[in-house]
Amino acid sequence: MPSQRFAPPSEVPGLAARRIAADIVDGVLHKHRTLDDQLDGSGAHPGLKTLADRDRALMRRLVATVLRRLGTLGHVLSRLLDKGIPSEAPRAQSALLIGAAQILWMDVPDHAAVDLSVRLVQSDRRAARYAGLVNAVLRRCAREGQALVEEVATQSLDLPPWLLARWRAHYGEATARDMALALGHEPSLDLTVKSDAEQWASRLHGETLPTGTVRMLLHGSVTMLPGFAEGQWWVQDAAAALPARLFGDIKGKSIADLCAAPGGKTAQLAHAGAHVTAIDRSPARVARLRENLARLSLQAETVVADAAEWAGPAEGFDGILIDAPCTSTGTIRRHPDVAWLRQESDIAALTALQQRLLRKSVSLLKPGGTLVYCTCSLEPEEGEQAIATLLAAEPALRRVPIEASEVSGLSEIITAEGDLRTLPSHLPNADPKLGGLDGFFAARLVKS
Ligand SMILES: C[S@@+](CC[C@H](N)C(=O)[O-])C[C@H]1O[C@@H](n2cnc3c(N)ncnc32)[C@H](O)[C@@H]1O
Repeated sequence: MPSQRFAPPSEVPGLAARRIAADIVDGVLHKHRTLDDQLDGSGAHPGLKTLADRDRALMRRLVATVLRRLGTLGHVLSRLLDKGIPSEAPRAQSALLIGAAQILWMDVPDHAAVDLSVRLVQSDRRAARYAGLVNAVLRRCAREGQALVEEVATQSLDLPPWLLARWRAHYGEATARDMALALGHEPSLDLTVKSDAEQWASRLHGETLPTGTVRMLLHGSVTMLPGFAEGQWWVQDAAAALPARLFGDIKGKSIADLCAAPGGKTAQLAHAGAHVTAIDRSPARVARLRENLARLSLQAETVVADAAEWAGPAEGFDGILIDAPCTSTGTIRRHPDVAWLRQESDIAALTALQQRLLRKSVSLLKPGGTLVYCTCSLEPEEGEQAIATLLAAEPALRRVPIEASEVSGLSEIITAEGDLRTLPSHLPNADPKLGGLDGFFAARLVKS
């Protein structure tokens, strides 16, 4: 048996998880690839299949922690490196980021974090010569890093400046800071249960939120949790569960879900007894939606189409839900890559698509029918302003304000106009991992 000292790097426990995490961080920062793309489907990292469940969960946490704290990590490392992060050796950069993230925020012994990052650079041709530097910087990070983090704790460095500037302008300085702070924490796992939330909360060691969502901390794999295989619940952020409820009683009504996949809201509508037509333009995502509905034993008609061009049935629908494609800046807690991949210029293209979908929905709606429009964006152009533009152009539509009583009395999530606006800083909890909501906007309109 070769001794541990001479073992090839791939045999060191935990190294494969760090290498894959480093590849995925590089993929986001240098190749502009999303986490979803690198973690699932045909573009997924080939090494993922070789990882045990535990290592896969660790790898995901590593990547998420680096991306969630990227600005702060940049500050800490720049203070510890005389000449900045070596730019010609991306692996040295990702090894430093991953090592420092473990030392500062994860439950990994410092010596293991340093050792594994050194091994990462040693096994990379261009980065190997930085092994000594990585070792020295990470050891210093273990001694001095925490104080460097505290130095910038209130500066919201973990958001790109353009996004922070927009949030300050729209929500005000104090709220923007609270939102940025909330994004620094790993989010809870939120489940929408078919029934008996209290019983599921107790079985899953979670809690029931005022809105009925079951909230818990995830340790391990979602698919191994009780109730998954039996189709008793689905994963859905507590804020994402609110828009579909704004239709009220929909038993027996026809509802078109125009941007439906992977089907969280379709499942809610079908479970509430509506006849749902679920449309999405992505065949792969519609396949996922069908799988999800099959697991949940729920039915919906599915259509692969561009909803803005879709003719629909002549009789129209009682209700239309548009969960429109958007910048997704409200989901940065769960998808921290969004903060670094999105650009301000994306907003204009998305608002144009949102208007096309909104205008189309008017012709698909029966007179008296209800339109619920929502986005998981915190940008007013994709929420409040999209509805103002629509109402100015479509006299047949009027807003039906949402009452706090419809959202379990949470008046802080209702705007003066009667729309729903949730923020990452809403629903605070003494344990920040159990607090917060995705940022969502929703408005309810009726056609005369
Ligand atoms: C925010 S996601 C929907 C999430 C979904 N409603 C849920 O609750 O699980 C937006 C979806 O819109 C789809 N999409 C984007 N443009 C579309 C279009 N023109 N027509 C139909 N679907 C579209 C995307 O493929 C994506 O699945």
